[in-house]
Amino acid sequence: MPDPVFKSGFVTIVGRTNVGKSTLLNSMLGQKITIMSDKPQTTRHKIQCVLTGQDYQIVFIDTPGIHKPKHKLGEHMVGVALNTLREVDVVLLLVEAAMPGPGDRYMLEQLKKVTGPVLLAINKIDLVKPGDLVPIIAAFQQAGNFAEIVPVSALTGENVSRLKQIIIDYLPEGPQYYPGDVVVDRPERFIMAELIREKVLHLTSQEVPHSVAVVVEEVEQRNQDMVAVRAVIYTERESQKGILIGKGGRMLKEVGQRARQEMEALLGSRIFLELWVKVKKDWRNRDIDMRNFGLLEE
Ligand SMILES: Nc1nc2c(ncn2[C@@H]2O[C@H](COP(=O)(O)OP(=O)(O)OP(=O)(O)O)[C@@H](O)[C@H]2O)c(=O)[nH]1
Repeated sequence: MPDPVFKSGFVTIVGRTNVGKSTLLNSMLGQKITIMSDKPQTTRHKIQCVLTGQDYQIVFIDTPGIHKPKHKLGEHMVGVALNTLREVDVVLLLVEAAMPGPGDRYMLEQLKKVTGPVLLAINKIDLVKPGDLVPIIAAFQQAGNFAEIVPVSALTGENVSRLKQIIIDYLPEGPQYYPGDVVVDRPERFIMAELIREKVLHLTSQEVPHSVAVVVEEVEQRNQDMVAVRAVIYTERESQKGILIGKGGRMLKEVGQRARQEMEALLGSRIFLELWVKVKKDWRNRDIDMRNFGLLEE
C-alpha cells in the first residue's frame, strides 16, 4: 500500500466582527485559546493555532475582522487581514446566516484579490429555520466565488467536523511544520493578557467598551508550582477605571479570580495574579502606545 499523503498548510479565518471566528476556531481545536466575547473587535492579534491529525496539519492564522476602518487601530487591522490573505493556502470566510448586506459585499470585494481557494462557512445556523437557509446559501453563491459553501454552527458544533475535513481536502501536500500537539505560536504572556481582557469584557458589559488593553508586565516563577504574574489593565477614561475597580475593589477582584482560574488550567501551575488599572488617554490613536501594547509589529 502506498503511504498516505500528508497534507498541511496555512488557513486564515476572515469575517466581520462578531460572526464567530474565535468560537469556530475553538470548536475545531477543542480547546479554548483565542478570546471570545459578545463585543465586536476583540481579536486584534494574529494568532497561530496548530491542529494536527494522523495525515494533516492545519496552521490557523486568526485575523481581525475586515471592516471599514474608523480609527488608526481599525486601519491597522484591515491591513493585517489583507496581507494575511495573500500568504495562506486556504481562506475561510465566515458569515452569519443572514442575507448578505453591504458589509458582506465589502468583504466579498476584498476577497476577489485572493488567488487561492476561498471557502465560505455560513455560521450560526442554529438561529435560523432550515427553510430560511436555502435562499441565504443561494445569495452568497451568486455574490462570491467560493470553492465550497458549508453551513455550520460554531456554538453547537454542527457540521464543524465536516468543515474541518473540507479544509484538509483543499490543503496541499506538505510537511508537518510544528510538533504534534495543539500549540499556540504566541508567548504565554499574550495568552494571559487575553484571558484577563476577556474577563473584563464579560463582567463589565456596556460600561467599559473594547477600549481596554491588558499588558502582562512581569511573570516570575516563585517556586516549583507557583508563578507570580503582574498585569495592568489600561483604560481610556477615569470613569472606566472606577467601574473596573468597582465598589471596594469588587469588580477587579472578580476579574482577577476568574482570569486566574483559567490561567492555572492553561499553564498547569498555581498563579499569583496581581492586577492594576491605569488610565492612558486615547491610546487607540497613538502608534507609540499600540506598539507598547504589542498591537503593532515592529
Ligand atoms: N447562536 C450562535 N452564536 C454564536 C455562534 N458562533 C458564535 N456565536 C456567538 O457570537 C458572538 C461572537 O463570537 P466570537 O467567536 O467572539 O466572534 P469573532 O468573529 O471572533 O469576533 P471578533 O473577535 O470580534 O472578530 C459570541 O457571543 C458567540 O457566542 C453560533 O454558531 N451560534
